[in-house]
Parts: sequence; C-alpha cells; structure tokens
Amino acid sequence: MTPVASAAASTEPVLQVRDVQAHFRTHHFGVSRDVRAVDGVTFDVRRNEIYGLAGESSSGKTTLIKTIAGAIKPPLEVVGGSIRFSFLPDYPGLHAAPPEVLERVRWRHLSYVMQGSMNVLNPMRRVIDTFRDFAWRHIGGSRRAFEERVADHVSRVRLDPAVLRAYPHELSGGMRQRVTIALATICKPEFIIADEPTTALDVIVQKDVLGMIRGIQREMGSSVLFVTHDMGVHAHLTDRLGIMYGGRLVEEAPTPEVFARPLHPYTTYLIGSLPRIGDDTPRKSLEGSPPNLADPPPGCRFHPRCPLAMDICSRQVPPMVETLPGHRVACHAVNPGAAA
Ligand SMILES: Nc1ncnc2c1ncn2[C@@H]1O[C@H](COP(=O)(O)OP(=O)(O)OP(=O)(O)O)[C@@H](O)[C@H]1O
Repeated sequence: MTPVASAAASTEPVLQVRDVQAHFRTHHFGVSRDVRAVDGVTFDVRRNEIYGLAGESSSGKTTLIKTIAGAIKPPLEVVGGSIRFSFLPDYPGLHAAPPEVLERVRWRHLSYVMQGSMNVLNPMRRVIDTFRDFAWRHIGGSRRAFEERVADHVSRVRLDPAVLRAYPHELSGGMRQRVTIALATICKPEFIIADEPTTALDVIVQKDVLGMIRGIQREMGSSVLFVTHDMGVHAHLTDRLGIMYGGRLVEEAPTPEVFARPLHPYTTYLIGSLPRIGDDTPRKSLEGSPPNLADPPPGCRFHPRCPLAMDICSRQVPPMVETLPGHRVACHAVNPGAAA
C-alpha cells in the first residue's frame, strides 16, 4: 500500500450532497403515506477526512447513507436533490447510474463497512473466495499474486492469514469485522461508507477496530462517511461532524468544535447527555419524543422539544447558516433574522 501524505484533510469534496430528499412512500387500501426520512440534506465530504453523521434513533442517518450508497429499494424513493461523487461526475447519484457503471465503481472507488459482517460474507464460502469475488477483477494479476496480496492485507488488520481458509462462522465477531474492513480497503477505494460498524462489538475490540479504520484511512488518504449514534465514537474518530434531527442536518462543524462549542440546542443536549468520569450529576433528559416523519411538525422539527423555541420556530424552517467559520447551524435562536 502506498502511503499518502495525510496532514490535514484537503478541502476538495469527494462527495457533494445537495438538498437530498428520500422518502418512504406507501399506498395501502387507498391510503398514501409519505415518511420524510431524509428531507433536504446538504453537505460535502472532503478528500482524506472522516465525516461523521450523528443523531438519535429515527433521525434518518441510515436512510441517508443508503441513499448515498444507491441502496434504494421500495418503498424508499429519492424524490429530490443530487449526490455527486468526484469519481462519478456524470450521475446525480449512484441510484441513477446503470448497473455496469456501479459494477466498475463498487469496491474499487467506493466500499462499505456495515454493522453485521455476515451481510457481506457468504456463510457457505471460505473468506478467500469472497475476496476473489469482489476484488480480483479490480486488482488483476495471477491468482497466486492476488492471494499473496490479500494475505499481506489481512495481516495489516492484525489477522492471521490462516483466516482466509476459514468459513465466516469459524471466526469471532471481531475477526469477522476486521475481515470486512480488509475487504472494504483492499482495492484502496477513494470513499468508504461505514454504518455503525462497531456497535455490535465489545468495547476493547471496538477501540481496536476504530483505530484500524483511522489508520488505514490516513494511510490511503481516502474519505470515510461514518454513521453512529455514539457521540463518544465520533469524538475519537471523526474529523467533521454532521448532526441530524428529524430527517434534516441541524449542525455541522469540525468535531472538536462541535464538542467545545455546540450551537444547536439539540446538539447541546446530545453532548450534555454523555457520561463523564468523576461527574455524578444526573444527565439532562430531553422532554418529548422524536418527530413522526409521516407528519412532521411545521417549521423547525425540533421546536416542540426545544428549550429556546420562539414563535417563528413553528412557522419557518430555519436555514442552515455558516454562523462561525466552518460551523453551520440551522436554528432561529442562534441566527436571528436569517430566515427573512
Ligand atoms: N421501510 C420503511 N418504511 C417506512 N418507514 C421507514 C422504513 N425504514 C425506516 N423508516 C422510517 O424512516 C425514519 C428514519 O429512519 P432511519 O432508520 O433512517 O433512522 P436512523 O437515524 O438511522 O435510526 P437508527 O439509528 O435507529 O437506525 C424513521 O422515522 C423510520 O421509522
């Protein structure tokens, strides 16, 4: 693997998401339902950075990355916006690209690490066969040279190359997750999408796997879109962080800035609810429940739960404003007059 200079993340976007809307649309017995799971999301992921997406359950994180990954199946529909990758500039999203283009792009330019490694590992086949299926056509060369490269690569994620001859069920959860990281990185893709990849692992293995993702990303200079509800993981791993609430992005900033200076009241709550060593004061809980995205509240979707809510909040959607350099937030209380 060729090391790539990796000081600060460059500002050039590899992914440009613009006003994306993805809804679950169902029609049962003459009744139509439109769940606005992703409703107007705009952000960039730059070259050589780990961009985190956070937010509580049902905020739309998984739907957003499924949409970005082109994994759109009914009832999910992309109803607006565009998702442009630098390596696929001619299509407004993977969902709009023909299958032969996707074949070319997947694993080579874009790969995934998902929760539950069994999704990608075929339980009936040895691990090496999965590597052959996904990566050989991109890497080429003789079978022997390919297998040597795979063996070398799995040792980088601290696995004994003997795992390549094993069936997935013979490996522990942590080992399987390392195998999926090795699979996702063997072709040195420019972009890696990771959805809660460590959530099912115990804390020690989780730390190890996160360190590995960071190490490989730095070395390859690739970009990672990393989704987890775990703010502690974001604090340790991501470079920039987007906070989702009710299908929308409500705040975005470099990760240390989000933790040091959260501006949106929802982000303040998320950070305030993190446990701290030596601090026994009870954590603040948030009144109310997440919005019903089939019938979301008008204006700011957070207003029914917001301690700072004003009259305008129930009437107008707050625009996302760059309130401080590199720090965007969508809140009428933080940016008074911005909606005018
Ligand atoms: N197949 C589906 N049909 C209808 N609505 C759905 C479907 N899948 C998800 N939703 C709805 O879309 C919204 C966003 O869900 P999503 O899973 O994207 O959120 P999330 O932030 O990833 O949550 P979690 O962390 O629990 O996975 C929720 O209101 C959810 O109920």
